[in-house]
Amino acid sequence: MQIRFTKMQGAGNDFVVLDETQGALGLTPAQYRFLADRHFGVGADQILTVRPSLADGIDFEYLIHNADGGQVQQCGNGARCFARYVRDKGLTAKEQIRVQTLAGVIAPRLESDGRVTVDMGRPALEPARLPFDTQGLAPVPQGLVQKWPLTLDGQAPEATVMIVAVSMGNPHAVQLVDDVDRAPVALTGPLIESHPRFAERVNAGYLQVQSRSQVRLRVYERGVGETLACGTGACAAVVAGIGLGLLDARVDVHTRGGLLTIAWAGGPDDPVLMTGPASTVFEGQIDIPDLP
Ligand SMILES: N[C@H](CCC[C@H](N)C(=O)O)C(=O)O
Repeated sequence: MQIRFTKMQGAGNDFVVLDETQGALGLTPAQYRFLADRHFGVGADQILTVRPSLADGIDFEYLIHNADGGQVQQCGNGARCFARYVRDKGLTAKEQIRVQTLAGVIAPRLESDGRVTVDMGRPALEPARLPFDTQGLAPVPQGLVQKWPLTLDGQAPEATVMIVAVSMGNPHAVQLVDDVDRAPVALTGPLIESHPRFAERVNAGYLQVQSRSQVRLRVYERGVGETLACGTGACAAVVAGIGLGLLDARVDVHTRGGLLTIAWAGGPDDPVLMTGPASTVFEGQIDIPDLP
């Protein structure tokens, strides 16, 4: 089956965007994996699908598949690219749209400076108390270490990592690190991603607080691996930092792929607002093999 696609990226998190406004393509998980494959397919962290919505007050539906072919609830960098795509393709003339995802409705808005701001909805903290006290820190048990026959730089890795579990519709486990460049992301990311504490697996965030308004972040993404940026990961990290009393209500998140700005007033009913870049890289078409 030959299909047309648009390759996009937001802060280096990259996507294949598919247009299903004229009808569903009916792709299988294996075909999503093929599209995401950087050697045999197009190559992307996620596949984003644009669908029309029949619901009142909702402009589009937004489907998200990770590179491993699994469908997930939310993708923040993808939401900005989604808004850029539907505007550039003439599918809407609106500056602000409302988009249905598995995690609920989000509202991306195109800014005059070319960036996109998305109301990502309310965060959920485990336990769902705001602002959470140290009980909000959930130690990932000793078992994490026993899986490692390796040592890092000659030292045994941390016996446990103290994480803060935050949901942006998709699950995140955020930990504080002194230096993101030295964080053992490749070593502990996969272990946290598949830790039994998270029934649906989890995105693992490594947060370095530089000041009350400036942080650095790396994320080992569920179903992908480390990406250059993670929008929902940036939201989750800022929510965790504010909840721990370390950050103000508006934070610049420096990722390896670029800058995201996150704002959250700190209340349980306050939405998290994310602002960042979104651009088209190229258009193309590709023959997708029949893969069950
Ligand atoms: N890997 C994530 C989905 C994509 C999130 C990320 N690309 C973003 O920008 O939010 C998950 O499995 O929940």
